[in-house]
Amino acid sequence: MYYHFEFRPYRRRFRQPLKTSRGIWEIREGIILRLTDETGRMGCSEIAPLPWFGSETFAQALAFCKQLKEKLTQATIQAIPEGLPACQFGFESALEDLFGAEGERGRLSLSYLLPAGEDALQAWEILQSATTFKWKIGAIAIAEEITIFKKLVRALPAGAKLRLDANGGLSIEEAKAWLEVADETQIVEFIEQPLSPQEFDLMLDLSANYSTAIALDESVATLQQLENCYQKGWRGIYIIKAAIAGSPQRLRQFCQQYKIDAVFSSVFETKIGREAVLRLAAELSNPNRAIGFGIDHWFEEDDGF
Ligand SMILES: O=C(O)CCC(=O)c1ccccc1C(=O)O
Ligand SMILES: [Mg+2]
Repeated sequence: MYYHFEFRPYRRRFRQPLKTSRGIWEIREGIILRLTDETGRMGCSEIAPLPWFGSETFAQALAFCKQLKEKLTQATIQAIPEGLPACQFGFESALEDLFGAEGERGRLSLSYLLPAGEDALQAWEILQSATTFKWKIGAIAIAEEITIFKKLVRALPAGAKLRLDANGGLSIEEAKAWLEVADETQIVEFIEQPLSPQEFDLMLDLSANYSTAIALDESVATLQQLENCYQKGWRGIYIIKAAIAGSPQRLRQFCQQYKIDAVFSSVFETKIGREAVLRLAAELSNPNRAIGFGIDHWFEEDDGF
C-alpha cells in the first residue's frame, strides 16, 4: 500500500509572545501533513517542533519532508529516526487518522495558561471561567513573583487549582522557597519542572520532601527521556507533550504498561495537530487532572487550520 504525501509549512505569530524563564517565544512554525491512500482515504496531522525542549528544529523537519518521495509506505514512516520525534508523531498520527481513529470527546477538563508576571492578575476572562490554571514562574525576580502569586491566589475562584511552571529555571534554593509557599497555600496542584533536566536527582529529593507534587516536563520531552526517568525511579507526575514525544503507538504502550500519572499538554500546535493529540489524551491522560489545552486563540491570524 502506497500513500500519497503532501505537506504545507505554516508560520504564525503569537498574539502575546510566550514569556518563560527560558526567554520569549514569538513565532510558531510547523508543517501540516496529509496522506492519501490508493482508495482516496485521507489522514491529516502536523509536525510541531519545539527545539528548546530538545525536539528537532523546524528546518530539520522541513528538510526531512522535502527529501521524501511523493509516494511513501508504512515502512518509511516506521523508519523515521529517533532524532526527529515531532516527525515521528506527525506521520504516524496522520496514518492513524487515515485508518479512521476517533477519540471520545469532552471527558477531560482543561487547564488555562495565564500570562507570566503581573499580567496574570488582569486575565479576567480566563480567571472567571476556569477551575485549573497554570502560571509561569522563574520569569522575574523571586520575591516580586511570590508577592504576585499571593495576589493571584486571592483572585482565583474558590476551589481552583493552580499549576506553577518554572521551565527548569529555578535554583535549588528558589525551588525550595516555592515549594514551601506552595505547601502553605494548599491551592497548588503541582510545580512543573522546577530544575533543569540535569538535576534529576535533586528533583527526586524534592518530590520526597514536600507535600506539593512535582511534575516533570522538559526532563521527559521525548519517549526515550520518559523511559529513562521512569527507570531512574520517577513516580511523580509526567507532563506529556505528545506532539514532540515521538511515536504515538510507543507512547500508548508505555503509558498503559506503567500506568504513569500523565498530564497531556499542548505545544501550541494548530487545530489539526491538536485533534491528533487529544485523541491520545482521551485514552492516556489521568482523567482526574485537567489537560494543558485551555485557550485556543493564541495566534493573531486564523489561517484556516
Ligand atoms: O501545559 C500547558 O498547560 C500549556 C502549554 C505549555 O505550558 C507549554 C507550551 C509550549 C511549550 C512549553 C510549554 C510548557 O509547559 O512549558
Ligand atoms: Mg512546562
